[in-house]
Amino acid sequence: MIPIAGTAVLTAAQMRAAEEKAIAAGTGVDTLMQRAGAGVADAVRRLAGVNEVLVLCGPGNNGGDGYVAAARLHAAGPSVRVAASAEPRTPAAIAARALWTGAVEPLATAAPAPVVVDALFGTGLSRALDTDVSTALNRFVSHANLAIAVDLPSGIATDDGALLGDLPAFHVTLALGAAKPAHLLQPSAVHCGAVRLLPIGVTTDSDVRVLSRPDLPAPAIDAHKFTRGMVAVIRGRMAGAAQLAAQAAMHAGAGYVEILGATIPGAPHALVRRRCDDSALADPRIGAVLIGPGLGRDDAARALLDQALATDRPLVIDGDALHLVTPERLHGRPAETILTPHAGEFAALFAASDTDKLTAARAAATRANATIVFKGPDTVIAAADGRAVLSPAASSWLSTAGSGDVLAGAIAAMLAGGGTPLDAAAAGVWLHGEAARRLGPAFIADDLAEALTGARA
Ligand SMILES: NC(=O)C1=CN([C@@H]2O[C@H](COP(=O)(O)OP(=O)(O)OC[C@H]3O[C@@H](n4cnc5c(N)ncnc54)[C@H](OP(=O)(O)O)[C@@H]3O)[C@@H](O)[C@H]2O)[C@H](O)CC1
Ligand SMILES: [K+]
Repeated sequence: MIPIAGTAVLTAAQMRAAEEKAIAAGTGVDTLMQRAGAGVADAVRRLAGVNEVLVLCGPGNNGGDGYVAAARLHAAGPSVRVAASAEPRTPAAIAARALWTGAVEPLATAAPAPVVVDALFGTGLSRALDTDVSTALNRFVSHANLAIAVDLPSGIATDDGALLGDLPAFHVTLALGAAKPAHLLQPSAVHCGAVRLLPIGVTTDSDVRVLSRPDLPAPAIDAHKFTRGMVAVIRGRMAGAAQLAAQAAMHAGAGYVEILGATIPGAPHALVRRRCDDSALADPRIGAVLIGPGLGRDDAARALLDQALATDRPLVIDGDALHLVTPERLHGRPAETILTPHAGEFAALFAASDTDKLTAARAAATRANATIVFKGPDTVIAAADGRAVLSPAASSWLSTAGSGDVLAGAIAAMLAGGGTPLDAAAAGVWLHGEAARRLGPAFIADDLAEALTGARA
């Protein structure tokens, strides 16, 4: 049972392909199921202690994992019962069912237990749950102190995170072989609870990974302020937003941060101010220009955006600027571009899409030839080359004014520090989430910017 941070994220089809590769290389599906069931039993034993366990088994291989786990739990001592929604149908699940020598109760009439293990459906879910199944599942989970899902909570669509039925929230989900998009995308992620990976010896390659703590070493002994990264924040109509972003960039570790535009009264002394003109924007020491926080959407804002787009410096585009630009204008930029839209800004820039967030973000990244940080409770970071990073939900207290400005500043600092746009965006998202975690409840964006220093530590 290991954390999923940094691990590969596979769709149902990719997982099946990985499984088939393992089978072709000589590891049979029964062996994989034994590994999965043994891993589940071990995890349940550790989490459930001596409490009675009820394992719910479905007709496919997810159910097969459940039978293996139940048999192993029984052999190890804790009191176990099994309830099934249907007879097993796959050869591996039929063989696993034969290992369980106790009774198999009907789902509708089985009594609840303090610990429930859901092995009804996994990556093979093909349609919405029948009402009698979802009613039973809700009944068992509501009576349990601990609800554990095998691979995925039953009723969740593996690839897009949709809820196919009225399903309860689990405390723990044990991802088999690899994390799936549904473990990270909403609305499903919130139903998974804590997600832990159970490796089953299948090789899992993917362009998509789970966000992990970035490797951000302290500056080298011979570092100076410009080698640490210089960030230029373009000031628009609302000076406070630009200042927050600039402070975030400083606290995230940039060596030199300047505001381009009119003086901001009371700004920190460390924040340098220059006029926003072409020569300031052409400064070759600039590692990232940030435009958007508090920019406004008027003609003056458009003129500033034109200036920013004309530079050959890496660019982070946030907030209002996302309403003024088009993907086509970004496509030919000579330097890296990172866009940080929330759902409304994303829809304004790329038009509403009916695909899932991961697919939408990847398509947008290709279209704009930019790295997209599609923000929200399930932030997706997508690069133009197809790679993507999925962030587990961070603190819900991040839903506060100025939070996005702080994130944009943190990302600009990471980009100026020399990371690739994907790594810089991921590092910024991680620092932002970690700063929020450290602050706890009801912080304000000013606190968040300062807390980036601690998050970096
Ligand atoms: N990937 C691996 O390396 C391994 C995965 N394991 C486990 O296997 C499952 C996936 O198993 P699979 O058999 O493909 O699928 P499921 O068990 O999730 O369910 C498929 C059966 O359920 C029926 N079904 C689907 N949706 C519904 C529904 N809403 N209501 C009722 N029945 C449903 C489906 O019937 P069809 O009519 O659609 O054919 C199937 O009968 C994975 O999640 C892991 O837990 C292996 O154990 C190890 C290797
Ligand atoms: K399940």
